[in-house]
Amino acid sequence: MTNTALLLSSVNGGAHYPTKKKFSPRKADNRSIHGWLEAMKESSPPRVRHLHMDASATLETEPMDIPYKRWKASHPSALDNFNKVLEAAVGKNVFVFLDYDGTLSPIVEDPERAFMSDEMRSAVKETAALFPTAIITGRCRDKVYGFVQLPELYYAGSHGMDIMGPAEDSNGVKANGTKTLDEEGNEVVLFQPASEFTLVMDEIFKLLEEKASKVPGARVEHNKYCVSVHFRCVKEENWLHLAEQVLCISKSYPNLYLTQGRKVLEIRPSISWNKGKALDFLIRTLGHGNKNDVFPIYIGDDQTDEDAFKVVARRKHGLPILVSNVVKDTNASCSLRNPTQVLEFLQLLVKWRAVSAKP
Ligand SMILES: O=P(O)(O)OC[C@H]1O[C@H](O[C@H]2O[C@H](CO)[C@@H](O)[C@H](O)[C@H]2O)[C@H](O)[C@@H](O)[C@@H]1O
Repeated sequence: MTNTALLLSSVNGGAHYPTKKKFSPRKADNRSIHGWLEAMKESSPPRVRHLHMDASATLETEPMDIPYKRWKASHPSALDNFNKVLEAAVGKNVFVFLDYDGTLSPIVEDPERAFMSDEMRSAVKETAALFPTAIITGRCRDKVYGFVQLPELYYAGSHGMDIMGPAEDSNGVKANGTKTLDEEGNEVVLFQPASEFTLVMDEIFKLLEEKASKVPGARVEHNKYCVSVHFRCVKEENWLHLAEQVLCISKSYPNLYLTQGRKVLEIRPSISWNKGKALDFLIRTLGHGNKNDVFPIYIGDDQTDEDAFKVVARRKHGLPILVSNVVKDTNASCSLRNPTQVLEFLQLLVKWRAVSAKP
C-alpha cells in the first residue's frame, strides 16, 4: 500500500482503522503510594549497582554478579547472538519499532536535553531505508520529532496515542516538518484514540505544574495525551510528598490513570490503548494484519515498553529486546545493555539485510 493510500484509508475509516467505540476503561491501579515509589526506583536504578564494580565502572561495563549472569542466560544479548535471533526473520517483512529515551538517547537529568547522537541518527536513517521504522514513545510527538529529525519514519507519541505517518515518501505526498498534508494542505494524522482528552490533559498539566513548583527539582512535562512528573532531580526525602500530590490529583479524575517509568509518574487517559496496540495498529495499517510473514523487532528500556514486548512475544515471529544493564522482570526475550549497543545492533541489522537479501 502506498503512503498516500494508507493515509486516505485511515482517514476515511478504512478496514485497517480501529473505531473509537471500542474503548474500554482501564481498571484503576490500586498500588499503595510506597508501591509506586518502589517501582519507580527499581525501573531506573543507580548506574553503579553491582557489587563488584568500582568507582570507575560505567554503563559499558558488563556486570558479573550471579543474579545478572542468571538473568542474562534467559535474556541473551541480541548482539552476541545476532545471527541466531534473526534466523526466523530471513525472508520475512521486518518492521522496526524503537522507543526513544534510554533506547536511542542515554538517560539524562534534563528531559529537554535528551539528544541522540548523529551516529545514532544515521543508523536509524539507514534502518528506515530498508525496513518500515517507527518511533514509539511516551514523549509528545512533536518533541520527539525535534530530537530525531527524520521525516521518513512513523511516529507514535504519547505512548502510542498520537500516530503519524512519514512526512515524506517517494510518491509525492506533500510534507511540512512532522506533518503529512493531504491535497488540500490539511494535516493528516493516522490515529489519535485519545483526542477527546485534550482539554482535560491541559487542565491536569496546570494542576500538576502548580503542585510541582513547590517541590525543588520536580519537573512536569506535557506530552499531549500524557502528563509526566519527573522525580529524577528531586531529593528522595521529598519523593513521598510529590507522589502524594500526583496520586491525589489522579484519583479525582476517574477517566485518567497513573503509570510509572524511570523516575517518572505519568497520568494518562484511561483508554484501552498502549505501545503494544500502536505497534499492532501500524503493522495492520501497512497491510500486514493477519499475515505470518511479518517479523517485528521492538527495542525499549522502560515499563511502558512491556505492553509492546507482550504483543511481539505473542506473535508467531518477532524479537522483543529490553535495553537494560541490570536484572529486570520483562516480557522481552533478548537484551542490549545500553543505547551504544542499540546503535551497534541497528548497524548490524542494516548489514544483515544486505547479505540476507542476496539471491
Ligand atoms: O517512551 P520513552 O521514549 O522512553 O519516553 C518515556 C519518558 O522518557 C523521558 O523521561 C525519561 O528520560 C529523561 C531524559 O533522559 C529522564 O530525565 C527521565 O528521568 C526519564 O523518565 C521523557 O522525559 C518522558 O516524558 C517520557 O514519558
